[in-house]
Amino acid sequence: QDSSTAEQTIDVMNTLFGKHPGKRANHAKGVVAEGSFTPSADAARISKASLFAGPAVPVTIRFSDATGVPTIPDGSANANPHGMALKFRLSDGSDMDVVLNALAFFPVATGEDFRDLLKAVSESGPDAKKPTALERFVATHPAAATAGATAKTPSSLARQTYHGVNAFIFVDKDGKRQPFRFRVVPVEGQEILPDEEAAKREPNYLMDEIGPRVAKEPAKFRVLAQLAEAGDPTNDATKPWPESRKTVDLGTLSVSKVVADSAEAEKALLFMPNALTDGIEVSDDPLIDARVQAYAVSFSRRAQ
Ligand code: HEM
Repeated sequence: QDSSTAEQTIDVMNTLFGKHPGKRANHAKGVVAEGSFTPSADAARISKASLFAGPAVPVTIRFSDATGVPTIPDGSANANPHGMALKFRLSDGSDMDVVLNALAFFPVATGEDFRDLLKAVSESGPDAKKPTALERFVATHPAAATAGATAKTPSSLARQTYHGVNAFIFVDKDGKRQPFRFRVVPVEGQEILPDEEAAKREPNYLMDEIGPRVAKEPAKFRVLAQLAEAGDPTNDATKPWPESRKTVDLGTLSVSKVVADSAEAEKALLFMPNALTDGIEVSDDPLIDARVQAYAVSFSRRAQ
C-alpha cells in the first residue's frame, strides 16, 4: 500500500474527531492494565510459537473506546467498537502484539476503502444532500452497513468479546500452516447493555469500573483461534467465517491490575498488528499492512 493512504487516513480521522495532542488518532480513550497469559496444551500442537510452549508470560493490556475523541462517554454508541490491545512479553525478551475490537467483521476490506469510508462519513453531516457520500459508499460496500451492529456497549470491559477480524497463520513444528482468526472471550460471558441503559451510564463508567473489579478478582478471558477451512477467505475482513468452524482454546488471559499512571503509560505504548513471533505469521489480508502504516503515522504524530 502507498504510504500516503495512511497519512490521508489519519488526516480524515483528525478532521472527524479533532486534533488532540499526545492522543491516538483512533481509540484515543483507554486504560492500561497488566496481567498474564497461560497457554493450553492444544496451542503448542498448532503453532511452534514460544508463547505456547509455556510457562505463563506477562501481558500488557490496553482497553479502549472507538474514535479519536479522548473524552467520549463510554456508553455512547460511537464508543463502539471497544478495543483490546495485548502485548505479550515473551521469554526471549521480545514482544508479540494482538490488537482486537468488538466487531465480528470489518466494514471494509482494504486501507483505501477505510480511508474512503471515513471521508464519506466526514462529508455526510445532517445538512448533506441526498444521496449522501456515505449512502453512496454503503451502496457499493455492503459490510459497511452491517458491521457496526455487531459491536454493542458492554456492562464492563471485562464482559465483552473481542475479535481479531484479520486472518493470521499458525506454523507448527513440522511447517504445517493453518490460517486462523483470534477471538478473546470473557469467561463470565459477554454482557451487553440495552441502548437506553448504556446512554444513561456515567461518562467514564467502563474505564472506572475495570480497576476496582480486577483488584478484587482478576478478569479472565479465553484466547481462542477460529480455524479456517479450505476456501475460507483470508484476505477479506468483511467476510466472517461460518460459526461452525472449529475453534482451538489457546489459553487463558488474566487481567489483574490497572497500572498506577495509565495516562502516562499509554503514551509509550504502540501495538502493531504485525508484531508477531516465529510460529505466527501475517496472512494475505491487505488490512494488516494498512493498519501497520496508519498506526505508525498516528504514533509519530502523537509522540511529537
Ligand atoms: C485500515 C483499517 C484500520 C485503520 C486505518 C486503523 C487505524 C487506527 C489508528 C490510527 C489507531 C491509533 C494507533 C496509535 O496511535 O497507536 C488505531 C488503534 C486501534 N485500532 Fe485500528 N485501524 C484499523 C483497523 C482495525 C481493526 C481491524 C481492529 C481490530 C480488529 C482495530 C483495533 C484497534 C485498536 C484496539 C486500537 C487501539 C490500540 C491501542 O490501545 O493502542 N483497528 N487504529
